[in-house]
Amino acid sequence: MLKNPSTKYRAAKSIGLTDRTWPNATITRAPIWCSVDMRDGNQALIEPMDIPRKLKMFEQLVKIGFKEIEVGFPSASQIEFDFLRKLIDENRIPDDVTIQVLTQARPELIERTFESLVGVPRVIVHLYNATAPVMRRVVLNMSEDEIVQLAVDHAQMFKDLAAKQPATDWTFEYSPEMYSDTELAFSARVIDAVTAVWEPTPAKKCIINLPTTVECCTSNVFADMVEWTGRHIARRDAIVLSIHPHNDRGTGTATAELALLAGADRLEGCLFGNGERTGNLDVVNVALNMYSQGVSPELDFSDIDAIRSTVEYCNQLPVHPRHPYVGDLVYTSFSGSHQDAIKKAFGARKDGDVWEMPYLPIDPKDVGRSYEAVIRVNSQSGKGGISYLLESEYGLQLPRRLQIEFSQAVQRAMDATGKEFTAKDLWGIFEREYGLNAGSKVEYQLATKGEVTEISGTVSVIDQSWSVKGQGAGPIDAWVQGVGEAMGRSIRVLDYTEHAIGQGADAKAVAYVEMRVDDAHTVYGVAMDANIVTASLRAIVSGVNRVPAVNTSPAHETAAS
Ligand SMILES: CC(=O)SCCNC(=O)CCNC(=O)[C@H](O)C(C)(C)COP(=O)(O)OP(=O)(O)OC[C@H]1O[C@@H](n2cnc3c(N)ncnc32)[C@H](O)[C@@H]1OP(=O)(O)O
Ligand SMILES: CC(C)C(=O)C(=O)O
Ligand SMILES: [Mg+2]
Repeated sequence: MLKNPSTKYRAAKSIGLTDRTWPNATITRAPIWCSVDMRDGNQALIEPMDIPRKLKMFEQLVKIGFKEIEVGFPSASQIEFDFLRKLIDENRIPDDVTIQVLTQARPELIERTFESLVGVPRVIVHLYNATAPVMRRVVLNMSEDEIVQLAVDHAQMFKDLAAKQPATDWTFEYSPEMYSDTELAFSARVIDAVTAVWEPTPAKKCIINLPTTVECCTSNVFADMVEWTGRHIARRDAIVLSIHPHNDRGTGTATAELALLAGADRLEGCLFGNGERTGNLDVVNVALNMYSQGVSPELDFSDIDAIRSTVEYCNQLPVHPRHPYVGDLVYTSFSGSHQDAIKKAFGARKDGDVWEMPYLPIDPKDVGRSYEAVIRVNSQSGKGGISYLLESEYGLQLPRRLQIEFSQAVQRAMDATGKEFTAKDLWGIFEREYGLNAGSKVEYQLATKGEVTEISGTVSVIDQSWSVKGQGAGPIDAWVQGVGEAMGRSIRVLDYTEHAIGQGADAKAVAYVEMRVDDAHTVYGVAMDANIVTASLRAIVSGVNRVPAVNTSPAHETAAS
């Protein structure tokens, strides 16, 4: 019988907000961002950062543009304390950046925290205690009244200790830990009790931070909670309403975005979502989502790979190749229909156009990526991707029917190896398929008599050569007639395209000739030469040689049929 362990869980209750406004709101500006990489991210690492790593992370966060950075939990360890002292004593905090530190609501921890902050010009000191029923009952063994008192007493302690260091510009932050699991009315009661002590004003606000310490409901329910709290807490105009999402349900980003719609002013999170368990909110994800909607996040991710490498170094954890906006594979399409659409959209795009690119939500160049990896070719790919790579890397603009023909050759090679093909691999197949290096030579002289062009010369392919004499409406027509006669083949040109590759002295012409050979095979011939006429004549030889002849020995195996 099917087991149903879900009976051991309880559904999160909807809070029954019927006049919610957030579904009609939009995000129109950046929130206040606070990085908690060096505290919440750090406390979740297998090996917490040492001082050099913390410093590197701090400098990276400043460079990105974070103005509020939670740098640690100074009472947790000597490293944490010493790092604070280093930042302060060595004047490492830029004038437009405010550092933040966290402490539990315990007297000895708060004292140590304030000790670590002596001489700091400005700081956010962040107080937390758990408020959720399970924590009250199982961990703290306290009643609701006792929890309120715990928060009030330590909020008062903050005020008293701050008053002893008047040269510092203090901002207080309070988090009802596990807000997401706490009865709304109770968390509002604790928040009001704390702000009654701190007496924030619109000119000197405090921060109230609402964490989904563990995500336990859908993001819409959390948005209702935030809207409800924003409406019901006292002194709302003196409060910066902050959100601190985790990602247990994989919905940290949605939670943050809906919370912004519901009235939140500030977001706490980590780069690429490092943090406890499944992580904190990924601030890069939310910021670049905003960016893709035409709203500046006011954070700089223009060199996202450098940021990733710093984060990987500091956290000693890898970033997944599929991670939004930063993973190695997130701007890459392997599948044929995606590649086809991307190639066409790049072709249609003009400078200054709004970004409207299928399968690419933002321009990879905006985060410092090139277009090189946008299309990669494997057995799921089609002609669009193959020709995109040959064009972007080798300048070949294959006509559509040649794209179709060549993709079949690639598919055969792919079926044999099952591996990804790079642009270089594709170029190798192209060279072989069209005999670009087969050593075919043409020599010719042209003469014009009225409307008629006469050609005479030789064709040699490996160890065979033919004398050619022909006439026609132009050099190609004359050559087709002469080569056909010399080789004993019937040749009819169906289509002809050429273009230049490269510039100046290195420029070459590439000619693509579609032809019907022996009235049985439709194939392309391709050739390159510094001289455009020679390229065309060699392209005809390339095509003929791709078709096995009955009476002449073919120069090489044909792939066309
Ligand atoms: C959701 C979050 O991310 S909150 C931030 C969590 N971050 C961290 O914990 C990282 C840094 N922490 C540390 O370095 C350590 O845990 C310290 C220094 C804070 C405390 O260490 P310890 O004193 O050894 O306590 P420890 O963390 O093991 O246990 C928690 C104790 O504090 C108690 N406690 C928890 N919150 C409170 C509170 N607000 N007031 C009083 N006691 C509390 C617990 O009940 C438990 O008490 P018990 O030992 O009597 O059972
Ligand atoms: C301390 C608080 C804000 C926290 O990290 C959490 O609840 O997740
Ligand atoms: Mg947290």
